[in-house]
This record gives sequence, C-alpha cells and structure tokens, in this order.
Amino acid sequence: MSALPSVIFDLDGTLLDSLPDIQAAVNRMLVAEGLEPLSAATVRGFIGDGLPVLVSRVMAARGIDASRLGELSARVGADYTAHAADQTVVFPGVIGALSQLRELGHPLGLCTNKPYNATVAVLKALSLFDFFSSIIAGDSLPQRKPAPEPLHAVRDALGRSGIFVGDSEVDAATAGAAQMPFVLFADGFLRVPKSEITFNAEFEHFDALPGIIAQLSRLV
Ligand SMILES: O=C(O)COP(=O)(O)O
Ligand SMILES: [Mg+2]
Repeated sequence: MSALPSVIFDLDGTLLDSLPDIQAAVNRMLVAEGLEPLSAATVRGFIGDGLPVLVSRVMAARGIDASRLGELSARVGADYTAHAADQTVVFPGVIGALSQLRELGHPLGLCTNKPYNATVAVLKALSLFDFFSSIIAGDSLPQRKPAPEPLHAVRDALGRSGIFVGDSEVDAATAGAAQMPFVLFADGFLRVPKSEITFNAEFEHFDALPGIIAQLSRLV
C-alpha cells in the first residue's frame, strides 16, 4: 500500500473564523486615521490575497493615499498579530478532524496567505500549531497563492502527494496551478459563486472531511 497523502490546509475561512479580528484591526487603523470603520461584509470581501492587498483595498475604500501602504500594512499587521485570537474561533469539528487525519497517518501542512508571525500567533493561541509539520505563509516565499510555489513547498516538505483543503477561489486556483486535488470548505470566505471554481469535493462541517480524504486518497 502506498503512503497516505498529506493533507494541506488553508487558514482564514477554512480552519478559523478570523473575520472579527481582521475587521477589528482594520477598523482600529481607520478610526485612528479619523475615518469611518468598514462593515464585516466589506472586509470579508477584501480577505484572501494576503495582508498588504487587504490593507490596499481598505485604503482605496476610504480614500487613503496609496503611498502609505508600507506604513499602514506594518501597523495593521503588528496590531492584528497582537490581537489575532481575541475573537477568532476554530470552526466546529476542526480539532476532531485534524486529530483523526493525523492518527490515520496523513502528514498535515498549512498554506496560508496570512503573514507568518500572525499565523503562528493565532495557531498557538488556539492550540492548533502542533498539528502542522510544515507551514508556508503569505510572506514565507516571494510568491503567494494563487501561485503554485507555496503549495508545492509544503507538499515537498511533507514528502508525499498532497490534497489541498481551502475556502476560496484563490485556493481553488492554487490547487489547479499546483495540479493537486482540491476540497472546498463551503462555509468560509468564498467571494465568487461556487459554479465558477473547480473542486473535487466539498463539505460544510469538518465531521465530513476524514471520509472525503479517505475517498480522494485512493485517487492520488
Ligand atoms: O490572509 C489572507 O488574505 C487569507 O488567508 P488564507 O490564505 O489563510 O485564507
Ligand atoms: Mg482562506
């Protein structure tokens, strides 16, 4: 029997409902600038392409001069990292599914566009850090998702074929570019209709994930 494939996870909107803390950090910056805060729905639509892109979208929405991107990204990043687990919760069933997959012998990895320091802070605060043998974040490599390199880097570090589990069109495109099967968590931060993306399977509760991985493992 061949070795079980690795299972590689996206973070925001897949393992974590992190929107409240991302929105709060963005709005602390806006309020400090004397500007109106943004709604959760608006901020949700800005998440998925990494922190600098998020901040550039926030700045555009509130008319802040683009020349301040470096300064404001650094400020939001530091503030968010210090408060990354204030309101953020793990989606129901995540710990059970990760435990089960690890026990079965699947190596587990993480491939996120969130900056590395914030990723580690939130994973440790929510007792998820020890599950992952390889973590590639939004600032780990010159490329970020949807480029295939971050996903390939995690897969290569884990030393097996891989299955990617994510919530967004960015993740679907990354899996396609990396030529890896993609499992969609359908209750995350997807910004396009499901019909516009390609996935091998989908689920709405993590209790269903180990069964899906068992099926796909026969194909990879
Ligand atoms: O930080 C982001 O923009 C998105 O993070 P994710 O890749 O974990 O969904
Ligand atoms: Mg995501």
